[in-house]
Amino acid sequence: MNRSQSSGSLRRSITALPSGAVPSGNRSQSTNNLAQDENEEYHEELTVAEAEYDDSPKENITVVIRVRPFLPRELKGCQDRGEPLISTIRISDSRKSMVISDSPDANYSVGHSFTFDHIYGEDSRQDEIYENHARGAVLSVLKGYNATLFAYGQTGTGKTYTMEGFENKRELRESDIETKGSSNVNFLIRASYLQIYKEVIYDLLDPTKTNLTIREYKKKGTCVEGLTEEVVRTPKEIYQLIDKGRKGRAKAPTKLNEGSSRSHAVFIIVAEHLERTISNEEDIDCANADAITGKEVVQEVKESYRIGKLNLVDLAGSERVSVSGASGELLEETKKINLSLTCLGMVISALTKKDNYVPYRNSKLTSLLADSLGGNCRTTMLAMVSPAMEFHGESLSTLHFAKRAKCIKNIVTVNEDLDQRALLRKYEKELKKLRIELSKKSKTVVGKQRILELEEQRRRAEEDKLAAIEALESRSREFLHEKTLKRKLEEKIAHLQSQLLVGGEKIEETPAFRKLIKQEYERVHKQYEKKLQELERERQSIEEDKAQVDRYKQLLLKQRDIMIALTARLNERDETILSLQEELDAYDHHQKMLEDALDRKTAALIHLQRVSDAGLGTKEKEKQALRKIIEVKMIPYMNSIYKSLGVFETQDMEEQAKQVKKQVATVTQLMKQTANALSLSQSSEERQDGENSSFEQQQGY
Ligand SMILES: Nc1ncnc2c1ncn2[C@@H]1O[C@H](COP(=O)(O)OP(=O)(O)OP(=O)(O)O)[C@@H](O)[C@H]1O
Repeated sequence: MNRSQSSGSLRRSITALPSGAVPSGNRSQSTNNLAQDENEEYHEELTVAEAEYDDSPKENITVVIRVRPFLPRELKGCQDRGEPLISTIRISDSRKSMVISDSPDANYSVGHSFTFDHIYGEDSRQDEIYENHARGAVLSVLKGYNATLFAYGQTGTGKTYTMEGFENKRELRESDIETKGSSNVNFLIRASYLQIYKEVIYDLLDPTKTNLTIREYKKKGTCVEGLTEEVVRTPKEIYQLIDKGRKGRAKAPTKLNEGSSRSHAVFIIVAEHLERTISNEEDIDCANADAITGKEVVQEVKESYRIGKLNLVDLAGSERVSVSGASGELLEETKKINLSLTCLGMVISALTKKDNYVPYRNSKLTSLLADSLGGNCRTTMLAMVSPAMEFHGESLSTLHFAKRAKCIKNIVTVNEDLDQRALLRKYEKELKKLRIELSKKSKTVVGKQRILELEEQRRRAEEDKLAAIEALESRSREFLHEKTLKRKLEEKIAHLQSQLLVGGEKIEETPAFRKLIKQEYERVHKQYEKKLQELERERQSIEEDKAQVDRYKQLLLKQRDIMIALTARLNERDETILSLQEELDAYDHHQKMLEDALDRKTAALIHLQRVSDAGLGTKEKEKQALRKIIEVKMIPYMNSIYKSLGVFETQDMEEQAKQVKKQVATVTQLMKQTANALSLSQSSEERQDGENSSFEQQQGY
């Protein structure tokens, strides 16, 4: 198969997802109108797909079987061996029951019968499996439920084929995606992709992230710490993630499958759903607009968060080492795959027996699937089988496994408002915080604006003051100039008076002249007095202005200093917050390191415990049984032989009997020693291939 072309069922399941980050309010009206007809058809389809799930919280795991067609390799094998091509499986017309038989003459009356939710034959199509099972799961995730689809089966039976499938190039229905939301519903979709390879979790979206740990949260269920989560808005973005992750998945050719998956892969989609209802039924957009502008929102807005998680699990297939011929690295991988599938079997068995203890933590796979098996999840198991006679044993084992899984009951509830760490909630909170910050910042900007204004006023006052001083100085200069002029004028008058003569007498000595001079002098004096008074008034007013400007300037400087001090205190507080945050991060980091170390120790302990239990289980029991036989049966038997050799008729017989008695005594002694040694000895042998044989026992090989 050309895997790079594949994107079938899994891809199709994604087309039902809504456009996460694109608020439906952004869509143009014309798009909505165009999509109207398609919507009606779509909603009809939704009802059919959703009908698969009723509303009762307790539901059994849905188990579906898919029988794949004979592969060219199997057809050729039959031909080479000269065997007729007989399918081991016969499916009833209802597609709900089946018989598997290894009768060489296709006699199904001697086979094993099974009943499941649905059985798909060799002619089944990818799209019908998607429509009947995957779509309902996807839609219920959008409503806030958890759902898991996992493919189980022997290697080469079509797990990856079904989960990835081949693409018959169906158009993506973008309209499906966008019309799912309404004006008051927001979706946020994020996706992750991981693989469990040899009991180590790898991030398929970021190859640098390896050895990730699983965390269990009481309300949220299991999560992988540090796993990359990418927010996706369109099916195309999801496909890109699938393609990116698939490239990193561990695959290798084996005898039974050219492209055998050597790891369990889990593609996780988390859909967060936020619905807003406004109490007085005002338009939500008004509330949003008010929140943005910082205006107080009067309406009561109720927000309901839901989070649904979809796990798409493609398990690695079990295989018999004797058939697959694995060796070296392949053998190591096979052992780990078989071991984790054994753990899965043990979990299913404990759940069906309603044991108090379910060993989820025995493997990474079961830890990760804890919610899906017996928890809050709508789970569908797709069990794959081959119709070939050579794999009759493996197919039968898969069907028994699937039958046990069918008995598991999950309690399915909507995850409503339970995850305070939901990304959508975080985004919404962040948005609110930013809006508040924005309004605060606007206020701070106003404050800054005020400082600038004050500064401008101060500058202007300074300029006014300088101008006033200049004016004062110029007035003073003028005044002095006038004074000098006056003095000069007086001197000139005096000089002229001394020169002039009237009628033989000096003119200044005539009474008329004196009167005139006096009058002139008084006029000029008055004029200067007036001018001087004016100048003095002007000077005083300028002095007052100058004092007023000084006071104003002092006030402005004080205000500016207060503002600067407040800003400095705010900056200090920000720095304290930053340093506290750094400390907090350092503590978080340290705590994570401690938790990781604890997890590694716990895993090592569990491993040692298993190895020790498995070793003790069989060998010790055998030794105890042997000791019992020696003590209870053989030693008393030897004693009775010894006693029966008591009396003999002839000397010869007596002699021989003595010899025999001696030998019997020696053998008895040896047996006692052996029994003692068995009871004392502790098994020191290491268990070889224990895990493998226990798996094969469990699988009924
Ligand atoms: N329904 C089917 N129709 C046609 N071919 C199929 C079908 N199912 C599986 N195949 C073919 O069978 C082969 C094995 O399939 P696939 O790799 O999906 O098996 P698998 O169960 O995932 O194996 P493994 O566990 O080794 O990874 C592939 O070549 C695939 O194309």
